[in-house]
Amino acid sequence: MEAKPCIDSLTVKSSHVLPPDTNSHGTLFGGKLMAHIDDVAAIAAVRHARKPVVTASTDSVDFLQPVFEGDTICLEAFVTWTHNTSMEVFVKATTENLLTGERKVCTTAFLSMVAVDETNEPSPVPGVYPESDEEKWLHENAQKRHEHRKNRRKESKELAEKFGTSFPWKRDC
Ligand SMILES: CCCCCCCCCCCCCCCC(=O)SCCNC(=O)CCNC(=O)[C@H](O)C(C)(C)COP(=O)(O)OP(=O)(O)OC[C@H]1O[C@@H](n2cnc3c(N)ncnc32)[C@H](O)[C@@H]1OP(=O)(O)O
Repeated sequence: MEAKPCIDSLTVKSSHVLPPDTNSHGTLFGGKLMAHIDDVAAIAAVRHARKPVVTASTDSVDFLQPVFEGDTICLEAFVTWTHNTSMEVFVKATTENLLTGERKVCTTAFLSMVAVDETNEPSPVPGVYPESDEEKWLHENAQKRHEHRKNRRKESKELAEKFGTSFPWKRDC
């Protein structure tokens, strides 16, 4: 499979922030922002792989700025790095007051998306190469983040094993 440039997967999504998506503070629900992040990352990953994808993990999401009702939210995503079947996708979310033009970065996130075949088994993806300085910086640091995720996944599996599947009301105190 021929490697593709990061720019080929670039995906941009802008939305108004409307009342159904805001909380009693008049700001966007964190979960709604996370859904936007997942959506735009999935589109970028499918654009790169040209295969269906699943979200394997999201690195930390810090809500740096509130996103106010009436403002807009703009998300940019592209594939920064790939391994065999997995892709790292970088997402930046910016909020903008359309009347004043004031813009603030409200969060950045890295998601790991895995391409799957018709039986939902992981399936190989093309490599990716960076061109801009920003892409190069993200690409060069990706291996370290990949190692960190591998350790985190191992710990998550250990926790899942430790806590098991028993119903909470049947747990021994
Ligand atoms: C009408 C039809 C139209 C169709 C049109 C097509 C368009 C279709 C677009 C879909 C767009 C929607 C996108 C929705 C996105 C969701 O919402 S998906 C729902 C949420 N996610 C899930 O349910 C995923 C559940 N987990 C799984 O299915 C499996 O654990 C996984 C992620 C596929 C991994 O499978 P596995 O058998 O454990 O495989 P394993 O060999 O250990 O790992 C495979 C790769 O995953 C990586 N990986 C596994 N876990 C992790 C982790 N926690 N962190 C990072 N990497 C990980 C591994 O490092 C490995 O990478 P490579 O070294 O191959 O590069």
